Amino acid sequence: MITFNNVRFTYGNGFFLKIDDLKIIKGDIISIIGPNGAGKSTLIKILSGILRNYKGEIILNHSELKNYSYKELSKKVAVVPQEFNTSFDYDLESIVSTSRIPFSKRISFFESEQDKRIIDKALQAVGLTNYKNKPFSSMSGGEKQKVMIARAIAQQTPILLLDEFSSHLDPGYTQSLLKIVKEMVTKERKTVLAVFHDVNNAALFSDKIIVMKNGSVKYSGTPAEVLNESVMNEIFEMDAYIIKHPIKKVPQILFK
Ligand SMILES: Nc1ncnc2c1ncn2[C@@H]1O[C@H](COP(=O)(O)OP(=O)(O)OP(=O)(O)O)[C@@H](O)[C@H]1O
Repeated sequence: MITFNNVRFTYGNGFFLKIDDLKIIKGDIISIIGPNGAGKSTLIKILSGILRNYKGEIILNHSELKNYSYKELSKKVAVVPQEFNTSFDYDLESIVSTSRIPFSKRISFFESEQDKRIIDKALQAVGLTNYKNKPFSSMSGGEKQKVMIARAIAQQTPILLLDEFSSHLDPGYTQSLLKIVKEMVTKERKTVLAVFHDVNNAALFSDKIIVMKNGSVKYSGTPAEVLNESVMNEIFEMDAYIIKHPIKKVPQILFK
C-alpha cells in the first residue's frame, strides 16, 4: 500500500534519511522506535506531506506521494501530531470539524448534516461529548491528545500516523487512548504508523516494529523478531532483560 524506493531526505544540516526499501501493508499496525534524532518524526512528516523535497519514490496507492495535492492526501492520511497549538482559541467541536474540510465541495466550508454526525461520533469515541463547546486551551495535555485523536477519527482516512502521541500522558490515559485507537483501526482495517519511545507499548500495540537509527531502518519485523537484548544494546546502548508478557506473549523490556 505504501512503498519506499531509495528515499533520501536531508534538512541540509548533516542529517540524512535513507530508506532503500520499505513496504507498509494495508491493515498493519506498525510502530517506529529508535533513539532521539533517528529520523522517526521526519519519516512521519514526509508521509503527512509536510516535507516534500525528498529524492526517490514513495508510492501510495499506485501514485507518487509528492504528486498528491494537500486536499487529496488529507483524504488518505490523518495525523495525530506530537503537539498541537492554535493561534485562536477554538472550541473542541470546531477543532474536530477541521477534519472534514478536505471533503467539502465548496470553497468556503459549511458542515453538512453528515459531517456533524461524524464529528459527534468521533467526540463520543474519545469520551469528550460533554466538553465539545469548551475552549481547546482549557483542556489538559491528555484531553488535547484525545481531541486530536477525535479529529483523526473524523477525517475517516485509511492511514493514520501517530507521532509519539502518548509521550506526555499518564499510564491510564495512555492505555485508554491506545485501546480506542486499536479498536478503531482493527474494526475499520486502517493502516497505522505510530512513533513510540515506550518500547513496551510499541510491542503491545503493534503487529510490526520498525527500528530506526541515524536516518535508516536497521530492523523490521514482528515485536518477537526485533526486540531482543542485542538489538536494544546496539540501538539504544542499553543493558536490558527481555521477558515475555504473561498474557499477550510479546517481548517486554526491563532495565538491567
Ligand atoms: N526542521 C528541522 N530543521 C533542521 N533539522 C531538523 C529539523 N527537524 C529535525 N531535524 C533534525 O533531523 C534529525 C532527525 O530528527 P527527527 O525529529 O526526525 O528525529 P526523531 O527520531 O523523531 O527524534 P526524537 O525521538 O528526539 O523525537 C535530528 O538530528 C534533528 O535535529
